[in-house]
Amino acid sequence: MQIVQEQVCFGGRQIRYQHDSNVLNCSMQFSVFLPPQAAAGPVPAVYWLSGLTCSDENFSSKAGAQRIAAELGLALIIPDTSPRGEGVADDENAAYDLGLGAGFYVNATQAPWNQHYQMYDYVLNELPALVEAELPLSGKRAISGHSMGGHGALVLALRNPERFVSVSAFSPICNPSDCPWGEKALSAYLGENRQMWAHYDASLLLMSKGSTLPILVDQGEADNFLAEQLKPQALVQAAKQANADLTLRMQPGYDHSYYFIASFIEDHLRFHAKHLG
Ligand SMILES: N[C@@H](CCC(=O)N[C@@H](CSC=O)C(=O)NCC(=O)O)C(=O)O
Repeated sequence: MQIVQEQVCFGGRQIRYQHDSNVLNCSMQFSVFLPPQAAAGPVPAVYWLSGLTCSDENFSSKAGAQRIAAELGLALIIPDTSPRGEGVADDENAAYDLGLGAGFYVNATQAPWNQHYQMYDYVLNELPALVEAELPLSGKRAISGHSMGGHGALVLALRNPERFVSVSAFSPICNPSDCPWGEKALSAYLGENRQMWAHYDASLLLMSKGSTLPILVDQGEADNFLAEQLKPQALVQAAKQANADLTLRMQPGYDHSYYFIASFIEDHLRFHAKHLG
């Protein structure tokens, strides 16, 4: 992996890398924040998955996470939200909620998407293997994300509890099998068999598998997408049934934006730091 940009930030390093991804079959960029403690030895990492229309740069530049990550000695690993580049399929109308910038953290099985759209394997396997081989990381991981990325974080953690010590999300798409964003993306990437969708639906996964992972979710009450797309009550219902350790905090007045994320990212990083030890 090659450095394409680097800045000093709160005594640590904010770095943007480029690499050739075998899993996605294209060149990718991702961002990393290494706290000052990484100069002395391996540190734990929080993976951050962004939402629709984002690249790795939205969280890096808008969330204000580096100050508290530097204090807590946490690395931040921030992948892109889809494969990119020449030859990578996009929605025919360049819609914001399918194709580029909208990989939904699934392994696509349907053409033309299955050529490159394997974001689940990329985030779960290829990216951690790469950064843990090249950077001073301890291999202890937590995961978080926003909206489509909150869905991705919950799904990755619920399906792979041995890989993550904790999971959190801002305004996640909690029940993608039952909302317009999810139905559009999952039918395109996975086909019409809804049994395949259940592998990528946090509420259905929690209901069927349960979980012992600590889960923190923040949701703005003034979020325009809340009722139609996000459906946190489906996750709460599943957690109740599964007796899972979910804390959902409804935050009055907050919307879906990065101002909301910036307001509560400190709580999420402290939550993960407690579990990362
Ligand atoms: N353009 C769309 C909405 C796009 C949007 O709000 N994207 C969010 C994530 S939504 C769920 O995954 C985002 O994070 N945008 C980037 C940012 O920097 O704010 C519309 O207008 O409806």
